[in-house]
Amino acid sequence: MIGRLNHVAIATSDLAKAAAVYRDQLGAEVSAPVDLPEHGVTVVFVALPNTKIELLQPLGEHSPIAAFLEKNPSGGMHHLCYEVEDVEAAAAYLKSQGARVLGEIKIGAHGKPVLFLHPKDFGGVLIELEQA
Ligand SMILES: CC[C@@H](C(=O)O)C(=O)SCCNC(=O)CCNC(=O)[C@H](O)C(C)(C)COP(=O)(O)OP(=O)(O)OC[C@H]1O[C@@H](n2cnc3c(N)ncnc32)[C@H](O)[C@@H]1OP(=O)(O)O
Ligand SMILES: [Co+2]
Repeated sequence: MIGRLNHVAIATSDLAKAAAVYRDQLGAEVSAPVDLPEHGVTVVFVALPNTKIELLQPLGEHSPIAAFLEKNPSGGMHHLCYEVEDVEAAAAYLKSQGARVLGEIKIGAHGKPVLFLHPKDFGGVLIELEQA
């Protein structure tokens, strides 16, 4: 069901510093920050030849990454995003298999439907599925 690795997301409490590391030390192409209030994050994209890195900083009082950063104050890898042909069909199938789909399907950072799967059902890794 899953296809390409769309992005690897890294949570940070200092987005400017994380973006500078990727731009100035690692020599990557780094976007300007974008606020996504419906996701509770501000995001910077790092373009790599074969995938993207998504740098995430909490936005607002109820950010879904706030608790993660409390437990990991230095930041760290937050989720992997795989592409699927049909997010709704993927959600229905995974629910039928007993996996926990978190919340509702939303429009993600790339303007396409996304959903999240509970890390405890996937080897301790939070998974995002994005419609290809
Ligand atoms: C930029 C837009 C969009 C895109 O298009 O790319 C995004 O990527 S938005 C990214 C942010 N949005 C989300 O993460 C939405 C889905 N996430 C959630 O619903 C929650 O973060 C969560 C996964 C349910 C975790 O909730 P939280 O409040 O942090 O903690 P819990 O206590 O409920 O956690 C339970 C359990 O899971 C462990 N955990 C939490 N986050 C992660 C993680 N990222 N990776 C691995 N494990 C994680 C947490 O430590 C708890 O474990 P125990 O301590 O063992 O109980
Ligand atoms: Co993401």
